[in-house]
Amino acid sequence: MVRAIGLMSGTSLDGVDVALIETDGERIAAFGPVGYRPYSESERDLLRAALAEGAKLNDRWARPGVLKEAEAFVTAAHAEAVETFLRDNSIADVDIVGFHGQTVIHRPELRLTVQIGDGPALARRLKLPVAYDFRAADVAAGGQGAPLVPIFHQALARGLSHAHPMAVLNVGGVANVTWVDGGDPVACDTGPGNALIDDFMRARTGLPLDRDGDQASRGRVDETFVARVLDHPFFDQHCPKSLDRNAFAFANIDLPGFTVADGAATLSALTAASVARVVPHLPATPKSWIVCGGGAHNPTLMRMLTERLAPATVETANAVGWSADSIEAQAFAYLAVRTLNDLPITFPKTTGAPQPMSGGVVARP
Ligand SMILES: Nc1ncnc2c1ncn2[C@@H]1O[C@H](COP(=O)(O)OP(=O)(O)OP(=O)(O)O)[C@@H](O)[C@H]1O
Ligand SMILES: CC(=O)N[C@H]1[C@@H]2OC[C@@H](O2)[C@@H](O)[C@@H]1O[C@H](C)C(=O)O
Repeated sequence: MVRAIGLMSGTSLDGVDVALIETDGERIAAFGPVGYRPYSESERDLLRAALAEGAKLNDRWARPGVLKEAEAFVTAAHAEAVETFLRDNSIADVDIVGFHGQTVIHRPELRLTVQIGDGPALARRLKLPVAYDFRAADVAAGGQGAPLVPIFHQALARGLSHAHPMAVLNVGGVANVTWVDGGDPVACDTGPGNALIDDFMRARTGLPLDRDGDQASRGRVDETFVARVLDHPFFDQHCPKSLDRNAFAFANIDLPGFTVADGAATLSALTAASVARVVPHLPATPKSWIVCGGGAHNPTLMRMLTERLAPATVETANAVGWSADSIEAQAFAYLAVRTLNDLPITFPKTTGAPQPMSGGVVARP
């Protein structure tokens, strides 16, 4: 078994998740501790500037403008996150680190996906092998390059006795689903997760999120707005499909004329409705849904998902003994070991890769 640390900095720009697992890249032998290194407001500003600059990229190796500084910051923040994690948990023996980096542009239709973060520099600083750049090979081969977590969701699901088919839903900045029925997983991004809600709250109140869905719980959903956004051709496409964080900028999510509560309720309903909208694209309707990612902490969103996915059951990852906040970091530990062992990480039905494909690059110190 390999002891692997996984690191994820997602589209929400909230911080770096850290997790340790023991695995051979197939079976999960043990879950270790988890950690988190939040970004400060000024660090988030730097990452937001990097996303704005990233949107203009057409060369995946170029680092114009603020991207050079942002990449050095991302590498340093991840190094700090691992060093603190190892110290806090008195861990000395780690075999590999899986480093996702920060996505600054994701345009698979242009065969372009860029995660900033310097894998070789992280390996040198940590004195550990680092697997990184997990999406590039898939996108170069014509795949979507996302989502990558389905093979890990499937490994997790093997430990449950839930009725199949089941679905694992990750509600991060963007949301993605893995459909599990014993055979190969089927997966895709479903639409917005928390990113639009966060952006709206920040613009209207200066707060980074609608904590516990409090505003949304008091608002009225504008179903006409939800239906209008769901008219976007993305929602008619079959799986696999993936999204850039800024894909919904067209939706005018400032929602002028909406109160804060009505806006938060409407954008939360949009997330739930876009998840329900994916069901006809899956091979069969899931009987149960397990929700992970930050959205699992939002009771209003969980209620909306339960209503819109009925009669299927909807429960949080924590409720089934997983760690809602750490699944993506655990997944990148798992993927790092698969990369090390040359096992495929993407599949025709998860990213549209032409065949099961390995991915990721290993940097040694
Ligand atoms: N208590 C809470 N109430 C409401 N929303 C919450 C709560 N806790 C977390 N969230 C939401 O979850 C977000 C963080 O989610 P997560 O950590 O899964 O994102 P991520 O790692 O950036 O995701 P991804 O890579 O999947 O896009 C926050 O920005 C916030 O919107
Ligand atoms: C390009 C990119 O970074 N995509 C993220 C994003 O955040 C959620 C969703 O969109 C998912 O497709 C992906 O992350 C997870 C970790 C994945 O690849 O499975």
